[in-house]
Amino acid sequence: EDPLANAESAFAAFQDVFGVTKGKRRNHTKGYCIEGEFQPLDAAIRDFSVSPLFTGTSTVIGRVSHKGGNNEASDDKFGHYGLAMEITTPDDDVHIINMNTEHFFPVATPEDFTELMRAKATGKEAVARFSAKSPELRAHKSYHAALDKSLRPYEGATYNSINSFYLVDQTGKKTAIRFSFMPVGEHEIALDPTKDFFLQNMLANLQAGEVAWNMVITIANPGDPVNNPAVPWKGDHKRINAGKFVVTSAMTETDGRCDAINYDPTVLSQGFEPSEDRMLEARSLIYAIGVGKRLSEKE
Ligand code: HEM
Repeated sequence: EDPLANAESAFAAFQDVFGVTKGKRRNHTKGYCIEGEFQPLDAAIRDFSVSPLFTGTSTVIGRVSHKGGNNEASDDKFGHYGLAMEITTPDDDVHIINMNTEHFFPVATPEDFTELMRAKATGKEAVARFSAKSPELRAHKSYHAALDKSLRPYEGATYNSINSFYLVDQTGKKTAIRFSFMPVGEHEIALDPTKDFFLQNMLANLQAGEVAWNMVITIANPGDPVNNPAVPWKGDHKRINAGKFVVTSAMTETDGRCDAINYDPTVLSQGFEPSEDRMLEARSLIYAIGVGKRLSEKE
């Protein structure tokens, strides 16, 4: 199937599974805007990449969200989240980062993902049939079921790139990476949990101190799968604490500037390149369909 037809089909399946909240994202529907700065940390990363992210302070318009298409998702129950950032570097290069709190993807290819979403739209038995032939989905399910399910706020969660990217140095040499944004300090539940308390909780944590994440970059070992987001990289790796995203303010989507942004993970600054992971192209196509649809639904 061609990539665009697959993207259309995946998008349609999302709408069948989650329904449509007019004018809103079809996945990661509930969320709010955050703004702040991205600051370079360990200069060791500059041996691998010429990205302006690692030489000066950049500005960020970000969005935190609940995974899934439910605009009424509960803040007071454990869930998986997303963290998206549009980073503008000092030389006006734009770099998008878009992650979630899962550790790896449930399937290996965009076509498998569309098939899984279609099965979810069809019903439990269709999902069971898909699962029976998908060792990746079964591994994903059992791994994530075993994770700690205690409630944590957006600012207390670790977000992962899932897909692989390349760093590019000044000679053009490419190094495969994955990365995570890990919370700096303890950001816990500061208020009595209610269905919609996450924005207030972050504002309370901002007032009490710093809300920030470190960008920890994992350098691939030889043989690590770059093109398959369903396979975690195992064993010891070189990790570089390359930068820090410091949040300075948080606000609703209505008050903020994140709502119209297309967080397309293939929009990268100089010094980065997308990997051969085909999920990246699929995400780029699907998010373009999404932003067009939801913006056209606004008055
Ligand atoms: C082929 C696989 C995927 C599909 C089909 C898909 C689908 C979607 C769709 C339809 C949206 C809404 C876009 C919009 O209306 O603007 C979305 C948003 C999002 N996706 Fe994906 N996604 C995929 C993979 C991933 C992966 C691997 C991650 C994390 C690493 C991820 C993280 C997010 C986040 C955080 C958002 C919300 C961004 C924001 O706040 O605007 N997605 N996705």
